[in-house]
Amino acid sequence: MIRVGLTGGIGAGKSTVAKTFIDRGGYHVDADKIAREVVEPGTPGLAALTEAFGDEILADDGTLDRPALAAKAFVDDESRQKLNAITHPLIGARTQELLDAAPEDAIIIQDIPLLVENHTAPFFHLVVIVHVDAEERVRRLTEFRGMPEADARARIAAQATDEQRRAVADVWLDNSGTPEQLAVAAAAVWAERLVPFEANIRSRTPVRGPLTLADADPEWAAAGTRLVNRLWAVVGDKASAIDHIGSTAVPGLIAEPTIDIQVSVADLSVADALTDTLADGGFPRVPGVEGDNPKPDPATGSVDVGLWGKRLHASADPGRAVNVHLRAAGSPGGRFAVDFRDWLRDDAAARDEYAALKRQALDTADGDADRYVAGKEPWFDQAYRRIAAWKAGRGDNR
Ligand SMILES: CC(C)(COP(=O)(O)OP(=O)(O)OC[C@H]1O[C@@H](n2cnc3c(N)ncnc32)[C@H](O)[C@@H]1O)[C@@H](O)C(=O)NCCC(=O)NCCS
Ligand SMILES: Nc1ncnc2c1ncn2[C@@H]1O[C@H](COP(=O)(O)OP(=O)(O)OP(=O)(O)O)[C@@H](O)[C@H]1O
Repeated sequence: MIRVGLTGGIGAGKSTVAKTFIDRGGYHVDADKIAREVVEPGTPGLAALTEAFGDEILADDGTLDRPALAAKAFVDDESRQKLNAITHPLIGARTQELLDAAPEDAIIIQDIPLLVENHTAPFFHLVVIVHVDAEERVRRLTEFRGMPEADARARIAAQATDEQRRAVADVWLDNSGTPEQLAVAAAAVWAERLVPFEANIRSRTPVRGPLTLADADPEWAAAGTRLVNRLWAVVGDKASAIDHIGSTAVPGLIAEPTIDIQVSVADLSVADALTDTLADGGFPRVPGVEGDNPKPDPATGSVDVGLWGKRLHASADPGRAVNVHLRAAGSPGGRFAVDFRDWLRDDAAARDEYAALKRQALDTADGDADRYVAGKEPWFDQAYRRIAAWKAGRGDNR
């Protein structure tokens, strides 16, 4: 089972994308439709709305006069918040009932206009955003749907900005072309991403990223933030910290195009107890990884293998490679991951050295991931000591 959040500003074209997914077997949970159900005649929802906005929002036959309510509700923040406070809890409860009824292997498409506004993006395995510039949306809404321009603009003003939507988008679908072009793009997302992602979650199959080096991509930081937020939603208070680590967290550094995230837990028994929770959340365990390469304590020279344990999970999403390292908070391996990132962010010469090492290790690894890692190891041992000195120089004695 996978939950996909589908959203976009009013008039962006969500309906076209939802239809493409549903025609292919998606399990549709449509927030706009639920929003209509919970205010049908005779419902507590409609009673609460008339209490709040007056009988003028009712049509002669006792149904909700939607344009009349829209005219009252979208005039100012206070009125809109009154509308939301009545409708959103009812929509939430009905949504949960529909989710509970979904089959084991469902690809659930939650079509939610206010997904970004309500800060729910981290609770989905994947967020798909449909986008068109606001002016074009106003044109389509007024021309094809007959919506008054002032109403279209008032709703747009009450919704998230494009930038806020971009920040949470795992998939960004541009609808500035024809509806047919949008449907083709959505069909590709369905076949190439949603279907295999769902199957991988059910079969507990982690996706391993390619062994290549890519130029630094400014998008990695945003992806890191999205993944950190999503992992907080998955593991909740079982983690004490969640950090974007590794080369993709260092601006300007070449990297394997796999985002590394560290989840700090009290100890590895907590990590083991999270195995299924993480798998259901889209991050199945990578079997056979029990620890990092242990390094000698810089002060004493002794090696304590027990301190270097970890569990590795990876994303089941075929569209984005992610490693999730679970380490004990405060363990040497856990601290090193964060210190190494911060040292590289701080020291341009170290960054260059590391980039050169990566290129060389990749050249000699001959496509073998273990050889690639082993090729970097001696430099890492040395870096571990250098970082201790770098931290001491900054007065950091952790
Ligand atoms: C005020 C109502 C009756 C107007 O009905 P109308 O038929 O004109 O619009 P409809 O419900 O089809 O919504 C169309 C679009 O308007 C925008 N919109 C609707 N409600 C809101 C809101 N509270 N805030 C911002 N935008 C909204 C969304 O983009 C939505 O897709 C209706 O929108 C409503 O009951 N809204 C409150 C419930 C809600 O928040 N629904 C949307 C997300 S769950
Ligand atoms: N690519 C396109 N070119 C021209 N018109 C389009 C295109 N995509 C959608 N439209 C039209 O624009 C209007 C808004 O599209 P649609 O209803 O799919 O948006 P939506 O995101 O589902 O809207 P809402 O937020 O109201 O649910 C509709 O009249 C639709 O027919």
